[in-house]
Amino acid sequence: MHDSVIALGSNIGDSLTILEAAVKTLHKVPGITYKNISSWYRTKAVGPPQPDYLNGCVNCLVDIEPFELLKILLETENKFGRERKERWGARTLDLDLLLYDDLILDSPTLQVPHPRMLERAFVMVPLAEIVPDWVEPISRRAIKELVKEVDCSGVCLLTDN
Ligand SMILES: Nc1ncnc2c1ncn2[C@@H]1O[C@H](COP(=O)(O)OP(=O)(O)OP(=O)(O)O)[C@@H](O)[C@H]1O
Ligand SMILES: Nc1nc2c(c(=O)[nH]1)N=C(CO)CN2
Repeated sequence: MHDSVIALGSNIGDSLTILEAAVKTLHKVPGITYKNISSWYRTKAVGPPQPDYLNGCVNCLVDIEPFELLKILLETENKFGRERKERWGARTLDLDLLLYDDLILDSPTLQVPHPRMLERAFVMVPLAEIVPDWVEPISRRAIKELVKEVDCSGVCLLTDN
């Protein structure tokens, strides 16, 4: 079994319903067992002008290798009507593999830890909520320390979770 964290985001459609359905869909995949799910956060969009996002993440035990897990995440995005248009553009569902044990992987189709996670408050805030003591393997620093270095002003807890 491998310990992993998957990030979820949505800013098109009924994002809360989409994210909760995506969490249920992943939960049903054989080989994925949930340990903890973060709260949902309303977050200012990073990238081109677009609506605010809802973001969160899940920590799970997986009996699935990283490339197979990526395939499952991409298939799940497609199932929820994800269309690939501009980079960092609006989307119904975005699923990213953030962390997978202490794996460091840099391949053309998969980088772990997710290469932009440390600079993204919309990732680091929910991540710090559920795995504060996880040591990010490149910096070798705990998530609860790394989150202090990002500007979290655009990230707001969704109160009606
Ligand atoms: N850790 C990862 N998790 C998810 N996708 C990844 C990861 N590393 C590399 N990728 C690759 O990124 C590709 C493009 O992903 P996507 O279209 O969601 O990018 P984006 O969300 O616009 O930008 P960003 O990657 O900065 O979040 C995927 O097809 C996948 O092959
Ligand atoms: N707040 C926020 N901004 C984003 C997000 C996201 O999930 N949340 N995802 C993006 C593409 O990966 C680009 N910008």
